[in-house]
Amino acid sequence: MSSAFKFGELSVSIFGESHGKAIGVVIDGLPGGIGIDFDAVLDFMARRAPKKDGTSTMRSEKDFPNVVSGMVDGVLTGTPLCAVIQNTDQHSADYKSVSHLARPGHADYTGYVRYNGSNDLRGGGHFSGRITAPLVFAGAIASQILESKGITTGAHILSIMDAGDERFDPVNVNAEQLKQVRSRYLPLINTDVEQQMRDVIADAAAKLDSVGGIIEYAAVGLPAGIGSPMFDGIENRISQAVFGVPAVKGIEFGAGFDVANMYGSNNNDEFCIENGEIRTRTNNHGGILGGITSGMPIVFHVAMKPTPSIARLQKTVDYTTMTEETLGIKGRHDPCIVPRAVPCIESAANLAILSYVI
Ligand SMILES: Cc1cc2nc3c(=O)[nH]c(=O)nc-3n(C[C@H](O)[C@H](O)[C@H](O)COP(=O)(O)O)c2cc1C
Ligand SMILES: C=C(O[C@@H]1CC(C(=O)O)=C[C@@H](OP(=O)(O)O)[C@H]1O)C(=O)O
Repeated sequence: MSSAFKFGELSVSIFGESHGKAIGVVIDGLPGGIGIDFDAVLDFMARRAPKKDGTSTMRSEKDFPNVVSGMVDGVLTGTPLCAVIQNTDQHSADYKSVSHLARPGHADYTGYVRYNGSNDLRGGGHFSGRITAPLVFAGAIASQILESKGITTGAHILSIMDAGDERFDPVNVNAEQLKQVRSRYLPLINTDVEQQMRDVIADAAAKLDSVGGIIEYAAVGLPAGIGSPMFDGIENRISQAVFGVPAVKGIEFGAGFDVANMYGSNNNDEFCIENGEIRTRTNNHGGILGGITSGMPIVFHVAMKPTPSIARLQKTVDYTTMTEETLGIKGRHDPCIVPRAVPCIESAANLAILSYVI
């Protein structure tokens, strides 16, 4: 199976290419009878869609999802939900002169080998970040179903190079804060750092370069006891889904890699009783113990790499002629993927969490 996952009863399958006619998603296993706020779906998807604000690709796409099955009069039928998004602003000529030159950091070469030279190279084909538009449609639906069950999720940009936002308080992060942060583009807790982040991105773009960053996600309202040990735990499903977002290179839950340098006495989260509920005083475990929710907020960080397609000249190879070449990439690329990737990460994680609660 490629570009699809099945977690329990929930399956999500994404299709299309960046410069093809359309892209889309089929979601199966959703509960019937849930009303969907379609305007809220569009708002969620608008957070990912390209914007002409200096941080994003200049490609102009509306990302409107045409629902072709699974929803009648705004209510989920419970049978496969399919949405199709037309591609409207392809500039395939940008890729013609470089079509067999492997873009360093992109999937042209690996895709060529994997698909016997038949992969669609225009705009990165099925490997393009464009394919996250249908993922975000699915994530928007997941977000509303989670919300109806009292589970709220959100993410923000934790850092882009040395421009850093505050972290979520892993113990006390709450639904109001998550809703507030995700309503912002750029999604930040401390909006004072917005200009610094924009400057870092603009500076990289001016140098014909790109930058990556870190996204922080949190989910609140999950009761204790959801998940499984070993291979089908919450961390497993979230990681599998999150790595479906192109340009993700790392994920850490709770205190993550920092645990390697802690004593047990620092890392352990002591249990306590608050208002009759079992909680922990700290949350280095990121809300997950043994693959199962503890009832504390789920918190994780994702490392996004800098956009591979940069305008600076780079050395590469033509994999059809077996010659070394110099590559100058043209086209309309994101100088930084991170702002538009925030709703993609939310979507992937929301679907993984949803798979346990439907
Ligand atoms: C929202 C989003 C936008 C992206 N925009 C670009 C882009 O404009 N140019 C580019 O080269 N890569 C872009 N990428 C990243 C590439 O698609 C990705 O690096 C490539 O497919 C290789 O996959 P990998 O980095 O996961 O190994 C984007 C990714 C996402 C999630
Ligand atoms: C179009 C989108 O992002 C695209 C992601 C992308 C890539 O290589 O990942 C490359 C660019 O596409 P193209 O060169 O085909 O115009 C971006 O514009 C989108 O996210 O909607």
